[in-house]
Amino acid sequence: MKHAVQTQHLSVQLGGRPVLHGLNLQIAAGRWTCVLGPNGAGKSTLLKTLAGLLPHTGQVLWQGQPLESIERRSRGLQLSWLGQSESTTLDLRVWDVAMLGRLPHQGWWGTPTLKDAEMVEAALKATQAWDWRERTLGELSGGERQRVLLARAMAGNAPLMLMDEPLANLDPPHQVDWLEQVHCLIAQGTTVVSVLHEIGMALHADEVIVMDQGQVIHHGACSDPQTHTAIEAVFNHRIRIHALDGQWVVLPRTT
Ligand SMILES: Nc1ncnc2c1ncn2[C@@H]1O[C@H](COP(=O)(O)OP(=O)(O)OP(=O)(O)O)[C@@H](O)[C@H]1O
Repeated sequence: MKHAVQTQHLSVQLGGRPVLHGLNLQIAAGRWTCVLGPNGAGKSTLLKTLAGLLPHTGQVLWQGQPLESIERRSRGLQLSWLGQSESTTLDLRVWDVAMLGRLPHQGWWGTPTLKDAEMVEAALKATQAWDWRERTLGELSGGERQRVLLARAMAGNAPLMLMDEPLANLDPPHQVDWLEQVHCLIAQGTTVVSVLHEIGMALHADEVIVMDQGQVIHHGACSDPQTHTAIEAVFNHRIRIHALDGQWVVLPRTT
């Protein structure tokens, strides 16, 4: 199996505290992997480190190549990024925000090409944000903004897409749209890695990485009973995973 991303003995410290502890991961190419775990488990830190955004020890490899040996522009072409609670300038027009996703495709002084405009239009239409293209981000609700940021990531059309809590603020129909968009990306050969708190949605992925306290507790298929056991355990058995209509649903376990 080809690996889009690998880590070897990956450790990260933040504010002088160890946050990730020697992770060895292999993330399959062309598949959707979800990272799950409780608050503070290190999920966002892992995703940022995979994106090359945090100093670390050990190695991150993209398609077998050490990240530090890949030059910045090439990284931009290979990676689409959707971060958590991004502080994008609220004065920017929706169209211009989505066009930022095309920056790595343009030279330093290059103006957007017809192809850039086509990709931005397709992405804004896919996330149903097209009608707001002349409005500023500040004039949108939290969920609407999230759809614009998703469009920006999709416009980049990179083979690796990392998304941190992409469903934040999205209403149920738009969460389902997102699920369908991820399936389309996978069908096109994109590798998707997402951090999700919506466990039922995460169990639609191909693989799940379960984290706790900066460690990988389990990495396995979504349908594997051991994966479900690991998820229930890291959430202190306060939830149960059940099969329903060919999907997995998560129910609270009240005392
Ligand atoms: N800038 C920072 N300085 C020091 N510690 C930090 C910093 N950012 C995060 N941490 C700590 O690192 C740990 C992992 O944080 P991280 O954001 O990766 O967790 P997470 O699993 O994504 O959590 P959540 O589900 O709450 O988003 C937490 O204990 C957090 O307090």
